[in-house]
Amino acid sequence: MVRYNADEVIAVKKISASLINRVIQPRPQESHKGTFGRVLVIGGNAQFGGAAIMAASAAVYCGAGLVSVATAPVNRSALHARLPEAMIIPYDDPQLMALIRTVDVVAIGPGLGTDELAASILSHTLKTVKDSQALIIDGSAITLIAEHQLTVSHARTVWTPHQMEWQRLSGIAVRDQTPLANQTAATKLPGTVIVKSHRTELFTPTASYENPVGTPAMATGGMGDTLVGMLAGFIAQFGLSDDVVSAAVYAHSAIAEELAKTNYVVLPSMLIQQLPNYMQRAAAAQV
Ligand SMILES: NC(=O)C1=CN([C@@H]2O[C@H](COP(=O)(O)OP(=O)(O)OC[C@H]3O[C@@H](n4cnc5c(N)ncnc54)[C@H](O)[C@@H]3O)[C@@H](O)[C@H]2O)[C@@H](O)CC1
Ligand SMILES: Nc1ncnc2c1ncn2[C@@H]1O[C@H](COP(=O)(O)OP(=O)(O)O)[C@@H](O)[C@H]1O
Ligand SMILES: [Mg+2]
Repeated sequence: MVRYNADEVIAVKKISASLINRVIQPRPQESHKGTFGRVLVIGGNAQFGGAAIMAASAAVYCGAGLVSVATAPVNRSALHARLPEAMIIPYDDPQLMALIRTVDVVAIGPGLGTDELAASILSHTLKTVKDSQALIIDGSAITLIAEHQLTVSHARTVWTPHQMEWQRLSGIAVRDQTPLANQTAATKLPGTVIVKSHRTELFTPTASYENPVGTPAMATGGMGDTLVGMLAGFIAQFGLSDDVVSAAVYAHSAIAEELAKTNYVVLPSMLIQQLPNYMQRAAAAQV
């Protein structure tokens, strides 16, 4: 589709429903947990522990093979009780950098906070991530990068700012965030930028996309943390590409739309619960 505004023309493709069936594939018989990728979520300070739990839960429930969480030590019991499938390491443990090198996808930022410890964990992580790994940068990590003017040069990066975080990172005020302005700013960053709003936009190095689904029932804390976990789980299983990232964004909103038919608000935990069923229907080409 080509969208015409007063002073701009930008080619924006709408993500299509059929992409879901192309990306989400039946699991091969000859497989084991290692086949479906390793994810590490780094986030959740003492105040925002739930953010890391929601992100890790979404990664587990959409099928990532192994999920670890680096978080504030105070979150240990809650995480274990809520998500026994996940492994845990305190985010200030010196072993964290060694763990980072062993995973396929690192997702940093949900609930990380913006204090000195968070900034130090972020800058060490940015230095440690290898070229072959995918890196998702969300929430507090985006705010920190903007505040401290940190340079990110990792090509396999997926950024997930909401409009206020995008304002901090790009310098474009929310009211001025037109597709052209967003695309221009996104090309200055490595990787893919997902600008989240009621109609989320994706800017990859080669194309721009719009997510045609979504509902105000999603406007509740933790919904973006859930998207981070889905992106991580999708990339861990299906690789990093425009299609895979777009499919995760689409599926997140499509599941919420289904739930919103009978629910006034869709909580992240409700969406996460639906993931295994949705993935199965998608793999069987029933969505
Ligand atoms: N249960 C938890 O532990 C939660 C932790 N969270 C974490 O809390 C930290 C701070 O993130 P927040 O996003 O709350 O705070 P921010 O200060 O980064 O952004 C929130 C502000 O941005 C405004 N805004 C403007 N356009 C927006 C848009 N399109 N979408 C969302 N907000 C928009 C909101 O009205 C609000 O005033 C992050 O690390 C985040 O991951 C949040 O995910 C909420 C839930
Ligand atoms: N009114 C809406 N319509 C469609 N999607 C929405 C709406 N409000 C929020 N969302 C989606 O919910 C998510 C919110 O992300 P974010 O603000 O980062 O949440 P949090 O940080 O609380 O987890 C994004 O994917 C956004 O597109
Ligand atoms: Mg967020």
